[in-house]
Amino acid sequence: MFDLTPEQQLIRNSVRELAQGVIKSRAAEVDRSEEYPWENVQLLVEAGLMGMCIPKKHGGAGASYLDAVLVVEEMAKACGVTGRIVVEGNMGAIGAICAYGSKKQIDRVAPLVLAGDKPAICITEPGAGSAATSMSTIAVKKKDKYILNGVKHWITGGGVSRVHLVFAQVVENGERQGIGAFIAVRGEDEGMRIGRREPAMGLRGLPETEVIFENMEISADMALVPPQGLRRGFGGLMDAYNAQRVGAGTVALGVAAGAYDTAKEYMKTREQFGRPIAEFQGLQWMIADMDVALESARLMLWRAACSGKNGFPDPLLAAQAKLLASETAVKVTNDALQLHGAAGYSRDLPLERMVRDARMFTIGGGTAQMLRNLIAGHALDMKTPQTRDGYSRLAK
Ligand SMILES: CC(C)(COP(=O)(O)OP(=O)(O)OC[C@H]1O[C@@H](n2cnc3c(N)ncnc32)[C@H](O)[C@@H]1OP(=O)(O)O)[C@@H](O)C(=O)NCCC(=O)NCCSC(=O)CCS(=O)O
Ligand SMILES: Cc1cc2nc3c(=O)[nH]c(=O)nc-3n(C[C@H](O)[C@H](O)[C@H](O)COP(=O)(O)OP(=O)(O)OC[C@H]3O[C@@H](n4cnc5c(N)ncnc54)[C@H](O)[C@@H]3O)c2cc1C
Repeated sequence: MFDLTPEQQLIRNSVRELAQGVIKSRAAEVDRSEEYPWENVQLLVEAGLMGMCIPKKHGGAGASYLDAVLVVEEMAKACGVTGRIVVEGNMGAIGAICAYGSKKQIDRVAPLVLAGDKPAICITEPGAGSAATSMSTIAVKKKDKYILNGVKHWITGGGVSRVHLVFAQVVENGERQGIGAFIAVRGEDEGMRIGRREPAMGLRGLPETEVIFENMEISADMALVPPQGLRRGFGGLMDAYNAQRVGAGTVALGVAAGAYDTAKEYMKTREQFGRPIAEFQGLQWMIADMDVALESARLMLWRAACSGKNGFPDPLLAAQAKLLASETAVKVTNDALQLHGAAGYSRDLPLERMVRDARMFTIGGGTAQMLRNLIAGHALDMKTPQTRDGYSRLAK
């Protein structure tokens, strides 16, 4: 079903070499120090992997999401943090800006990303996580500016990212228009403050922080409105976000595939009862199940990456793929640790890090439950409103 082109095989092989070399050698230290891996970012820039999906006319390589997914998996096998940087350097915010943005917007953002900036996407708020459309961050239009106020949290890259795509309720002439997004650059736009850093379980080289907007003035020409207009602004922005769902699922896959590879090697060398533990059938069957689960997740992610219209993955296929990949990653990393016995539980080996790194993907980017809600809606061919009065409103 998926024959990679010779170019794609080349991308995969060259990225594998980089990832299995210096990137892998730094992964434990990135986790231990909890510092953003700027040296890795420099290598990504030199290899043309930041902004590879930016169209050629804007300085990128015009690569497809499948190309990016191949890169993300290889990076995440070695270092989940670096895998996530490739995702945000190509999908999510930058994808939305390249698709819906004006020349002025793209010209402002693309050079930053190509030079190594990982944009931050600012959707979640303390009171609006899964219920993202209930966000209270507000952008009030005043002449040729919007004034933004609100608090976002769990923003990946808070304090290291320069480009921010901030989702907000738009108010014009005193009336709510819908949800739009605003391009803000840390260091250029005043009124943005980085708040508390979360003491996160995994992927510790990436800061997850609050980002606070206090009367931040954004020029009206930095408002990003999908072609459907503000009334359908959120849906249009989510269309673009589906690419990042595929990317996040691929990081989960990569982390799990890295744990799986590590476990296979270990089983051949670790001996108990006078023979390599790889000879025990119970463990062989674990390996077989891990193998099938990873391959299934990979196929669904590749299919989702190639799907869709308007250049973005299909929402259903993206949700299905991320759900499968994230839950597979939780199980496979745990099983890989189990196959190492106590050695897997030690911080000397990468297994415990991989278990921690895989854990976020059933939460970030839409929880497994919210993805199931979306999938169920498609399966049943009906709306699945989540508010208490949702179905009675539909009935009216
Ligand atoms: C969508 C939800 C926020 C639920 O909200 P609502 O019940 O209020 O909204 P809906 O009526 O379901 O949807 C509103 C509107 O948006 C369209 N929509 C929804 N999901 C998608 C999608 N995936 N792709 C395209 N369009 C979508 C929907 O059709 C409606 O359109 P119309 O207005 O009717 O035309 C909730 O289900 C949800 O998704 N919550 C999760 C929020 C989320 O994913 N947050 C991610 C934050 S960023 C992050 O976590 C980064 C981590 S990472 O690893 O990268
Ligand atoms: C590591 C990490 C990185 C992140 N990066 C970003 C980022 O860069 N930008 C950003 O905007 N956000 C980011 N997030 C936030 C992420 O998108 C949210 O955590 C996620 O959308 C869930 O919101 P919540 O944490 O508030 O959980 P809640 O919405 O409070 O959910 C709590 C529990 O209730 C369940 N639940 C809620 N509603 C329903 C329902 N209707 N049906 C069934 N179950 C339901 C959830 O599935 C979950 O199990 C990140 C999160 C993590 C962990």
